[in-house]
Amino acid sequence: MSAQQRRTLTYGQHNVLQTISVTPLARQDGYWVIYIHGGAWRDPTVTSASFDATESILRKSSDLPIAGYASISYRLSAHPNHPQDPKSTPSDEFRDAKHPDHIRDVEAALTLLQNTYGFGSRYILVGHSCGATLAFQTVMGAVAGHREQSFTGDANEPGAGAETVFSSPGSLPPRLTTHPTAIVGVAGIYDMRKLRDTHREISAYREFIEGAFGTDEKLWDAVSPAQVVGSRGVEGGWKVGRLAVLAHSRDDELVDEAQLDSMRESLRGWEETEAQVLVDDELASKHRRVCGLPLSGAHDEIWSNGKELARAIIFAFRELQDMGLASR
Ligand SMILES: N[C@@H](CC(=O)c1ccccc1NC=O)C(=O)O
Repeated sequence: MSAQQRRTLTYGQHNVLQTISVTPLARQDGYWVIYIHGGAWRDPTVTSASFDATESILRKSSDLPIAGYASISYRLSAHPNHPQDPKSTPSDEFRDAKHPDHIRDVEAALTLLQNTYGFGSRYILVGHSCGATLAFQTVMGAVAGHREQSFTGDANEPGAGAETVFSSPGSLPPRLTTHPTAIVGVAGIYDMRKLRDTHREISAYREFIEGAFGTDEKLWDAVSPAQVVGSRGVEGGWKVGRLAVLAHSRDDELVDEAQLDSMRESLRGWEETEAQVLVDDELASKHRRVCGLPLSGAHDEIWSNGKELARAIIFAFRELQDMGLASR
């Protein structure tokens, strides 16, 4: 019997999807593993529960330094195959989210987790498909709202300055969310226009991107992690980041590997820049890593049986251990 128990946290009142499934563990020296599911921003059959199989596999590999698991549900856009009657559907069950609803929900969830468990940057953000898009959007300078830039204290201290970041009178600002040490992107969508173009003959691609972001392709570019360079992109936003793992299955029938190639290319400047380190330690290494990881299995198989998603997460821990950033 395990003493750990899973609980559901609610981070918003607008929609029943604004919840996080959380399993806190006792390990103090560990990292939180935080998952963002896929489903093209709209599939109501894919929720935070899609991490269950992976979590149970990881819980059996008990040697990993894991402080807890969290899997985030977030508001979804409308899906043509799952129509809802606006008259009879309770408003908190209605799925009509539009950007930035999805990313704001993910940020609100991360903020609640930070305020509850105070893990600072000691977490690995894992995203599958559009969940990988969302994971990298949380660290993009222009999408994440410049929170770290506005912050003058030690951005790496868990919870530090959460109350004192913004002193301007008037509306209450969002609280600080410290960025992750590592991101694991699995079957990620990183360039939306390119995804639409590569799959031009299948209208569903254009439809789900428009469903989430509307028809303005300039917005698609502005929120595509592989399209935005410099201070507005990952390079400018993800100062404390150390490791990016880009995983893709050769058997993936829905998201092609050119997405990963674009993301890898766009991370080159980030990888070559020194990371901001937690402590004032002259000797601490500041280097960064970007790793590609080949997986096997169909797009949704990766998470549905959980084996390959678990393997990608274990891979990230081995890299962090190798970099001296995680205990063994
Ligand atoms: N099951 C989804 C399709 C889907 O998830 C998807 C399809 C093509 C490329 C990426 C996808 N998901 C990414 O989050 C749907 O019903 O719309």
